[in-house]
Amino acid sequence: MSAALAFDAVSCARGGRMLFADLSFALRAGAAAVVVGANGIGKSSLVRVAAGLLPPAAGTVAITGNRALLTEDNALDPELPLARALGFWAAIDGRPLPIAAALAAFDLTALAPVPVRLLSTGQRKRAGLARVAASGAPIWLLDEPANGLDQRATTLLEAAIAQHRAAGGIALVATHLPLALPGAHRIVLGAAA
Ligand SMILES: Nc1ncnc2c1ncn2[C@@H]1O[C@H](COP(=O)(O)OP(=O)(O)OP(=O)(O)O)[C@@H](O)[C@H]1O
Repeated sequence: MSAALAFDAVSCARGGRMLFADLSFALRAGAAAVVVGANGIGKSSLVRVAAGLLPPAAGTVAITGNRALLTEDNALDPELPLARALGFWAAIDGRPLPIAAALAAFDLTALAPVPVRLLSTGQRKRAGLARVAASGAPIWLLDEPANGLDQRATTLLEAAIAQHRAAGGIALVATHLPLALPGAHRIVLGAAA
């Protein structure tokens, strides 16, 4: 069954404040959406709603397919060498892809034996992206994936998302940095209706 992610009239409230209301969009296999808006407007919250970590105040979220989530925390064991830290998740994920390919996609092959705690900020972000890529999940939920990346790594990220979409994957990307995501839906939070 092909992947799908749809919000239908979704509202999200946090700390007693409505962040966004009546948000609807539908992403089918191969589609992407970029979520933009000012600091504190609700981009991360929208991604958390899509991940099922935050219940919507109203509306429904429909999901077909597994999800992989990237947040500021890359969820990798800091003490393990990178390849083994990724292998831990691959053992849990239902249909993981080869770790070597995920490492290569983010130019991390040479860092495979290095403990995660020794990685730089950008390398850690790339490691989190490699975890998402290795998960085999068709739905990627990426919260600020370009933070800390240099231009070359940003290009690798754009290429990885394009390849994922070409294979029938979906990407929902919250970002305040520009990313080339051809044909992506644009979800602008805080914009006047
Ligand atoms: N656990 C929480 N309880 C109450 N309010 C929260 C909680 N988490 C976030 N908020 C509030 O919800 C609002 C939206 O936060 P969110 O992290 O979704 O914004 P954002 O658009 O991703 O911001 P940024 O661009 O700074 O990352 C903020 O005002 C924040 O203070």
